[in-house]
Amino acid sequence: METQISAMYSLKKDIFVNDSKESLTGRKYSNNSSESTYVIFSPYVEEVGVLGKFLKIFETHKVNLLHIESRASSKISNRYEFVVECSPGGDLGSVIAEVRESSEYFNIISKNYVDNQDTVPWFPRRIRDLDNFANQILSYGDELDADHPGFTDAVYRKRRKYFADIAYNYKHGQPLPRVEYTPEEIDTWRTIYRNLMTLYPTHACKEHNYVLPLLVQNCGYSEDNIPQLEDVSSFLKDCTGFTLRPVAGLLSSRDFLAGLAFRVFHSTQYIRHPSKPLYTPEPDVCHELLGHAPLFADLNFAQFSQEIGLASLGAPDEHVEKLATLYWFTVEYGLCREDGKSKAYGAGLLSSFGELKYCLEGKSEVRPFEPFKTCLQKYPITEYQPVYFEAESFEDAKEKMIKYAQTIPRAFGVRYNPYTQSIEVLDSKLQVENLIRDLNQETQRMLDVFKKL
Ligand SMILES: C[C@H](O)[C@H](O)[C@H]1CNc2nc(N)[nH]c(=O)c2N1
Ligand SMILES: N[C@@H](Cc1ccccc1)C(=O)O
Ligand SMILES: [Fe+2]
Repeated sequence: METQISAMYSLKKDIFVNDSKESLTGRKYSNNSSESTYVIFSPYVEEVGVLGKFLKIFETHKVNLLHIESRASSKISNRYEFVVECSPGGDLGSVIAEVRESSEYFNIISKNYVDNQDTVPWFPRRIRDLDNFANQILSYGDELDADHPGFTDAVYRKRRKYFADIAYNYKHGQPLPRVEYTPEEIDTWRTIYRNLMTLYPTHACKEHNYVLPLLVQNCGYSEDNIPQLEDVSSFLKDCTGFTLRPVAGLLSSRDFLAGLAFRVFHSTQYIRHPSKPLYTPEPDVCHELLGHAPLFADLNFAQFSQEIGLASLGAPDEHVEKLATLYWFTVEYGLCREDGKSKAYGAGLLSSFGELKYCLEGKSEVRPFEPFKTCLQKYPITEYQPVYFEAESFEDAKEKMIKYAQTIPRAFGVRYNPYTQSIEVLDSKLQVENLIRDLNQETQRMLDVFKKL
């Protein structure tokens, strides 16, 4: 047994746990902006034409500019700040030194942060920045590995390409393209749907069982219909603000987790190969819609997921890897305690008839969910899990996760602002003061409401 497990761990497909530098730069669909450096600064003196003077510095040192943006400073009142996106090349070091000297504050953000110790890794700030991920996928839709069940099936591969292209061209704000599934695809869905429905009452957690009938009523879930991502996305938006985005292939852990910070879930739209309906080694539409979707409608679970996402933004690589591991043992493969029994809430379990049965049969090891320990556990991607982690409740898992996240070293705090759908980087007193004032007002309003109830 032991040798078998270690063999599983060395599987080449540990693409999921792999956030290596190579995958960030060596990928096929990368574009130039992923190598950009962003310089953010607020000049000491704000006279007319000050931006021009600063831009001169870039020109002198032969640094090419891709994009310039001016905005209100959130750190100092009545001040502006500038964001300058620079392409690689030129003497950026000298630019940085000079700009820093005449700026009240100054930050460098780089996607190519690996050899840049004191820069913050780039992360999406606005929800539309997620459009950048489309050209940073680790494998495109029709590039199947040799051991994939659809590897030798030309028709299946062509179909995968069709789905990959939809996702590749998708932009934030567009409706999610509707797809007409073939009778064969619907057959695969039916097999999975029927089988899983027999297991859910006894094997799935109560939150999952609570939401599923709502999806039947509102989103066209049935054994004869593969629901459309657009319908599921609008339903989730009404419940918890979560939305779906189509994705063409696997994203790096860093990118995938960043989506969760915006309550955005990257979802595949193709269906698994018909030869192996009850377990597949990669996410597919059954996994997303039967496994993930129901739980994103749950408030505590949605918050828990977003918490992992927020913690990952700008975190060092080794910490992103640990967060990916925590995501794996909760959102994908988590068990929870319910009236003295174990139930499944992980989506990888709830979409695999084979593993859902297996995980509660007592043949595998179950340990309590303790983020500081769980984050170190190695895991196979393409086989049943040898060990599962059990939480006492979503609430409890969330509390533990927040405590864990606080230990990740990062010079700033982050917060998602749902009004502007953007991430606020909190590193000044003014920002926090404004937030506390908002909170104060909100507390007052809630107290007033409370008295009326
Ligand atoms: C965060 C963690 O690494 C997780 O396994 C991610 C990786 N990248 C992914 N990319 C896509 N498209 N879908 C997924 O479910 C995941 N899972
Ligand atoms: N094994 C899952 C799919 C999956 C693969 C890998 C990661 C997560 C989910 C299923 O059969 O439905
Ligand atoms: Fe998943």
